[in-house]
Amino acid sequence: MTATTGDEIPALLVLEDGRSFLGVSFGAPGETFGEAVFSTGMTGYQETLTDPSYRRQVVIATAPQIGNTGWNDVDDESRRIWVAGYVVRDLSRVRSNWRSNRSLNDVLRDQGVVGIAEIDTRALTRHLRERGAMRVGISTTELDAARLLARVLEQPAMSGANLVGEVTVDAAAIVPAVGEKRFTLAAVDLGIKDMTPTMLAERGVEVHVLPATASIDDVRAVGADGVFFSNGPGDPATADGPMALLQQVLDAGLPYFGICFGHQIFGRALGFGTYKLKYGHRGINQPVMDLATRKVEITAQNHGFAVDAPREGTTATRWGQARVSHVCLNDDVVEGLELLDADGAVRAFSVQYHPEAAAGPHDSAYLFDRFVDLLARSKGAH
Ligand SMILES: NC(=O)CC[C@H](N)C(=O)O
Repeated sequence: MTATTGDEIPALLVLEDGRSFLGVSFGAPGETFGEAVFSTGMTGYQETLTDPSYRRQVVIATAPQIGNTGWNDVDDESRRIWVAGYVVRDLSRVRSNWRSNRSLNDVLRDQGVVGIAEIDTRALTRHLRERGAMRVGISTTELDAARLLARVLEQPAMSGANLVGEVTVDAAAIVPAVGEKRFTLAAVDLGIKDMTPTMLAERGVEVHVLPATASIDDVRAVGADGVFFSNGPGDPATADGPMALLQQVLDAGLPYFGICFGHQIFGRALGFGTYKLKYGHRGINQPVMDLATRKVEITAQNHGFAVDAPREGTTATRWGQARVSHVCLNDDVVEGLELLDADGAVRAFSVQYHPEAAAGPHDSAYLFDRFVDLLARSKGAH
């Protein structure tokens, strides 16, 4: 039994390989399509659903009960919910949290987001783990699996999807520094999560969030001491505009920090390729090793693509030597990159995971301190 309000409406989920699951509608009734991906986070569904990186993805929660803490006014990571659909096993009948003022069900319904509950999410996740992420459809209006499957097969794949334009801001916005302003940063919004400017502002950085179409002149116009590229949806191989901008940023000698999509674009700018993972990394307990210190950090992650770069040694680029700085201990996927100057100091870096960790562990918050140190070094040198 699930906590739908009112009468239960049947809903059907069909994967592109024909496997189907019958469940119960929650949130908005209707029909939706996207890439089926699973997230293993036990907490943080509000932050997950409002993360723009999930554009065109149907998220499956492996945690068996979802909705317990309701919805609140402070944890959204952006202006709306972005997931194309939400799949849960047991939608909590009761919400209980001192900050909660709405239910998950109500917010999904109000924002027109299709959810399906009463799904055997363990079987579904194991299927995706074996076969890989794939397209999916969920419907309350088409309960014939063969007919819904035909519609699923008409949908575009995530490989080759260029989605940044669908999530970026239209106009620049400023997040003021908390306390004394030490630095000015141009943060290119490829699907930015609010916690990132917050973490930077807390360190004395005034963050100018710029649209994804920003030029090097826009970066210069804000008087940026450094540049940041955010996380974001879609295939990094399509992000040619941001990559060209990043190459100009590196030509200008500005410090750079990239997270997730911003890491993949950094990889491309340095001359590495990107590729699609079988089913990606999504959750808040992914182990990563910092290769320089051999320290392990438990990280929040959400990525379906990765950078293909050698795990050992350095690679020559036109700006200096580049190297892999972090790897995932589950599967050896590249999780961080560094670009060194002639003295061997890091002049630009990126991570594939989420040091802003909303939700998630705070092991990686030191990366924001590292970036602020880099801004200080660079500013001192000029
Ligand atoms: N969170 C992100 O920035 C995700 C980056 C990219 N869309 C991926 O799936 O790999």
